[in-house]
Amino acid sequence: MHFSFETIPTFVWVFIATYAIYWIKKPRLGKNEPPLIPYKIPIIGHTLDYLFNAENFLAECRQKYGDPFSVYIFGQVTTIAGNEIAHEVYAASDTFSMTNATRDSFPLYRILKSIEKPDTLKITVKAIRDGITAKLPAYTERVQRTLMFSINKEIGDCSKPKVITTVNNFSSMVARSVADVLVGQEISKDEDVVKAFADFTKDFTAVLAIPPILSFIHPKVHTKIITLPLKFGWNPILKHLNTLKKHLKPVLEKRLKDREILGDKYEPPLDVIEYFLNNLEKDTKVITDDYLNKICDFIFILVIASIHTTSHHTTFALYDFAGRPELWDDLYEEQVIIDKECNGELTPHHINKMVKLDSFLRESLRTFGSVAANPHRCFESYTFKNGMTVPKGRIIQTYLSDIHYNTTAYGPNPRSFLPFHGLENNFPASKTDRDYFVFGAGKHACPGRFFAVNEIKIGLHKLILNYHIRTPSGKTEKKLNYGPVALPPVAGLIFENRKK
Ligand code: HEM
Repeated sequence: MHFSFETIPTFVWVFIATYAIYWIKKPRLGKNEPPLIPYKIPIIGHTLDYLFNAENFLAECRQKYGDPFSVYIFGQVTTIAGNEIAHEVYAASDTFSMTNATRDSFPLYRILKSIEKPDTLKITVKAIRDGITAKLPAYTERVQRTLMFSINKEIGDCSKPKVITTVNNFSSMVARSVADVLVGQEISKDEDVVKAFADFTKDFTAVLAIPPILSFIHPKVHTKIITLPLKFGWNPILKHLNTLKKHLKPVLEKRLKDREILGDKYEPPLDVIEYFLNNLEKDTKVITDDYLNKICDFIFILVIASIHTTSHHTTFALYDFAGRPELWDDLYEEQVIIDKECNGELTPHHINKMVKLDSFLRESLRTFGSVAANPHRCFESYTFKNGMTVPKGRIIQTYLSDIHYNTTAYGPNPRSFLPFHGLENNFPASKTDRDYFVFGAGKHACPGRFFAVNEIKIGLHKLILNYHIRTPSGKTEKKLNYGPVALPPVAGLIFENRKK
């Protein structure tokens, strides 16, 4: 390497800058805080352990320091709350917020402006409760039909074994039935709309592909940098927003017109856009650009909350099924009995009868493999029942492995797959409890979980009835990891028609 005296000032400046960051970011703990795990490398702290060895690293910390404890990652002290403490975080919903904690790492507000408004979350949750969950029975037939359409289109005839790649996690399959419920039957058949829904989350996360290195300085610096391309016109999401707007506008206009002409004879279609027409600026007579933008924002908030999550867990569940031949007969027999009873037309009553499938799904959700997730930010200093205090601004990560693999709830081998644990203990897949945090807990527990579980069960029922499904290795496939977060395997699944 060439060295000259001119390079000395550069070294000096780099040294001063590094020391300044070190000094500014040096953790300063208050009284009674959870113990901070000692670390060797300044600034970097535990980041590398957290990214590349989260499972073992957090398990060691938990064993030595109890629950909760704090680690130093990406320039911030982060508290890890496990089996004993996490439920307190979720119960104190006025003090801890997940929406706020994900704002910097997932800056959706830069694209969907409505997110910034204070009542957006309330409106969204109400739309799910009143517009989807309360009407779930009425959607059953449509969800079933759209899923069958997708299965025939995307998997189709497998008279010879066919490898189906799962890199997209069956997202268009899920997107088609979600689109039917959200934007109605007129436009959900359009493949451009299905594609916009299926790809929205993936394309948005492409904006976030840069690792949060700059969070070492401050999380907001990272957010500014990752959203910089949007400022210069690179917005991979815009095309999806435009697709939806183009298709949605004439449908909304026609509905307003029909209402006016038909009055009491107007038969409201069953979907979430009709819910919004009735509840967002109810007396609107014209679909202005502002109004259209607002409805599209809400629809994409629902898309981002529902499709990626549901399709990921459908994929996890299929791998769990395919890699465990010992479960095949039991689960298949249940589906055959139900199918005969309903003559291929599932009703909510028949979905309730899928008790083994529900229990299997719950187990798949419990063991999906993320070590830590669902960060919450503390709005004001908070003291847990054990006397430990976390300061305002602190991020608390939910230590899912500690909760989902606790021996008190799940016995001496909590990591083994217990397909009928839910059935034996009367814990349906959509029921939250203190040993099962896949849908969160408390006031903000996922309002879409009933819809998601229904959709996954209908999809699994149809797939198990129609195909033998196995993994290429004949065993369970290894899941992928992105830091402490688990992603479905990518080995592919082998489908073969069942003989009828
Ligand atoms: C398997 C699929 C799904 C999983 C694993 C999942 C998981 C979660 C989790 C962990 C939370 C945070 C809960 C908390 O803070 O306590 C959440 C919140 C939320 N989910 Fe889901 N979700 C799924 C499907 C859906 C669907 C289908 C929808 C919409 C139809 C949806 C809409 C929401 C909304 C709006 C929130 C925010 C609730 C609030 O903060 O009050 N989710 N979800």
